[in-house]
Amino acid sequence: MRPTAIIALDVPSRAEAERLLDRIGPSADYVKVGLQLFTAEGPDVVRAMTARGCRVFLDLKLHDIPATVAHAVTSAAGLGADLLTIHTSGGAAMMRAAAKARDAAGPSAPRLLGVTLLTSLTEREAAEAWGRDSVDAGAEVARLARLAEECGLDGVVSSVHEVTTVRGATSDGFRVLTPGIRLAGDVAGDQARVATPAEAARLGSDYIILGRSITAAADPAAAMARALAELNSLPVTA
Ligand SMILES: O=c1ccn([C@@H]2O[C@H](COP(=O)(O)O)[C@@H](O)[C@H]2O)c(=O)[nH]1
Repeated sequence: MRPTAIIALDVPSRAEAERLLDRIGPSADYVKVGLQLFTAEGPDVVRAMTARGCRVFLDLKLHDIPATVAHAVTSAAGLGADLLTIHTSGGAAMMRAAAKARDAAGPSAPRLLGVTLLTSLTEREAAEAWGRDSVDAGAEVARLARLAEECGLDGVVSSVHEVTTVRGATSDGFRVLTPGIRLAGDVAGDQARVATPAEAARLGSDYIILGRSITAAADPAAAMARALAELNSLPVTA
């Protein structure tokens, strides 16, 4: 299966999000609403995107005590988002409480994805933050993915470089969403672990997040077409 492409609406207002989507055109039918836009516009922006016909990935990266995260999942379930993120570093009890709240919300609740190691972190920065001598991103992400699955999450967020180890550590159907996507030649910026859309497709991401490579391009529609062409250039497998 080819990855599903999601456009990151990392913009300050709903008006700018709508303008960006108008510029990209109908291929931008799955969008990410994250901290910047959600904080500026509130839950109405999610409703506006679904009313526009877009599927929504609500990237709130919830991280709090289990009861608070569970209540937030319940609230988010009423918004019509397809995907919602929580941090795996919140621990097993928090992830289990989130999964229980998702189940209680019924079949229209969003799938829950656990953020493992942010794609902006190098292994050295992770080791420093976690007080370790060293961190092996592949082993760490695989460990967190296994824990997330045991706790009832539907998938994880990782860089493309860890997709293979996540697949080896989890069951079929467990999803992997990969940010840190760059078209060849684009600057990585604050991202440490990046890959192209073609690499994401080859290594088996389920979803890719397309951010500044598209949204900051001089011609976002052309950049989106380039990304989709890379995804579609892969041979179809059974
Ligand atoms: O580990 C993570 C988790 C989430 N993100 C989000 O993805 C996009 C990436 O944007 P770019 O402009 O392509 O860098 C952004 O919305 C992040 O919040 C991530 O990058 N890494």
